[in-house]
Amino acid sequence: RLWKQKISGHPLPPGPRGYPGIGNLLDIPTGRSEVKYSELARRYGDMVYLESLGTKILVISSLKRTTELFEQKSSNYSDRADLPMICGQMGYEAYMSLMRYGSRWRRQRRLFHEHYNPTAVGRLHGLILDERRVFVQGLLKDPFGLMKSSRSYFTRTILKATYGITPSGDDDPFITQPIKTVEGFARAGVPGTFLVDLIPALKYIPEWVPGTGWKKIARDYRETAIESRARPFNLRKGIAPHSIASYMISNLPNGDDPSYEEERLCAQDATAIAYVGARDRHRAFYSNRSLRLDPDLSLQSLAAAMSAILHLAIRPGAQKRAQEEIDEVVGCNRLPDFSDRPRLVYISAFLKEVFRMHPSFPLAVPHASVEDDIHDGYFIPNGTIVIGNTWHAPLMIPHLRRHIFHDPELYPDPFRFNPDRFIKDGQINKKVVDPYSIAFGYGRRICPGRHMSIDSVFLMVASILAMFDINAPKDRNGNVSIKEDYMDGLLVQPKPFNCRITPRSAQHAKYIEGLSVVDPAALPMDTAQ
Ligand code: HEM
Repeated sequence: RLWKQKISGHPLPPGPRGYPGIGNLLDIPTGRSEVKYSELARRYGDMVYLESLGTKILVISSLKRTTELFEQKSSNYSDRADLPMICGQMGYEAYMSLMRYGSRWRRQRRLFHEHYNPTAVGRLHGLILDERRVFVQGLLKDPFGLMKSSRSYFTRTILKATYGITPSGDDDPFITQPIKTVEGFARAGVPGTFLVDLIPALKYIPEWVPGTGWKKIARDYRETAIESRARPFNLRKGIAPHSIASYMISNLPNGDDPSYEEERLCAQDATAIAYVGARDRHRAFYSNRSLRLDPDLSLQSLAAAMSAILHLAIRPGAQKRAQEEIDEVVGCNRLPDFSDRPRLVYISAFLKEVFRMHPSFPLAVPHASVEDDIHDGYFIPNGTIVIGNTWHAPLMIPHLRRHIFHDPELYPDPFRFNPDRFIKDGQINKKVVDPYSIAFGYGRRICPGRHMSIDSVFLMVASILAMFDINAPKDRNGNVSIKEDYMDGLLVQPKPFNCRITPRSAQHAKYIEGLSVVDPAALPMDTAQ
């Protein structure tokens, strides 16, 4: 690589010098990566280069750089890193989020997009509305069960949309198998956790050789992942077409067509990533080895929704204003639906502000470069892992988290929680950079599930506001005793908090009780088998 760089006549981007033999090993963070990368950016600029034991990392820390590399040069910066353990050994390269940039990824992404683009998600609205009814009824029965009801809402929505399956409970293999697969992402996604990542030739050693316990681990995850991809998909064969999987199956070529097997696998894996993709497999990519997977908060949409509820709980003024808006737009005798959204301006702005203040993925998901590049006078070798530090801001104040979302040029007075920054003349101000265009990643790899996520989070939060009060616990002096407190980790999520969800009035409670849950897509698991 050195000679290539020399021939290019351009230096590598700036970065710490490193040590002989290990390079920048000690500069690559093992925790709070976004903050440490921000510190490096403060010293070296918005492109920082690190290299250790053959791993090349470029950290980019401004909207200008993410636009230049991930969007303007997207054909070069849309690959993923080569991870021998999780991909080669565990077979996770079948999941789009880990797939190398190429024709297979393109086909799977196209197929996924066909079913999760804004229009297609619009067709899923009926299903989301049905699940929302189940959700508000659950909350009415259990005022402290916000987390349980919300988790069930997001899980059931995605499972039913994708497979037409209603899980029978938390122990249902449709729930547990994907969780185990996500655990595999967290365990093996960090390059270097397993020696085979550093010495790929180890993959040729047979499993019976002592000291190759990692091969058994890999096999275990591989088998579970294969089962969790194939099982729900195969169940849809020949069954009523109320799901994306059954629709895809009905569009497959005939079994004797030479392309059948490839098309079938593409459809099977595109549906599998919808479910696994909705969970937090992203944290796997960072250099943080002390991660514990919380099956509740590993649902990304759930983490975002909890963040919104926390902000409403600790800001009674904002809650009141949002409820007044609902009453004015929706009235007091029905639940909001998607057609109300354009007029629920404050609630929409509130959700944008939550995503801005606390993006779920402070470092998005790293991309990788395909070819050598010269950018702004610097040489960037092929195979470089490129991390967009959504967190970074030009001025780093110790103990305060700063990132693109806290850039005062994009969002004046960035540390103030202020949904009104997105409102002008009673409408969403299109001139302010939309946090949804950053919080879901970059360029060609931008999260393809974002429309589903934004819609289901919106409906859930608007429905709570319409029917319930969110009561935060208070201390002896009557002050709210929960705080805007977030877990350290790479999926940014609020620390668990208590709040009591009570109907706004007896009339609201009666309305919820009277809701009928029409659910044509529901197919209980035992019926399906
Ligand atoms: C609040 C919720 C969510 C957030 C914040 C989020 C965020 C992200 C981010 C940051 C990426 C990486 C983009 C990049 O590489 O630049 C991503 C990728 C992805 N997301 Fe999401 N996501 C969410 C929900 C979902 C849901 C509900 C689904 C499925 C229906 C989903 C499916 C995917 C898939 C398949 C990818 C991989 C795309 C690729 O590599 O081409 N996500 N998401």
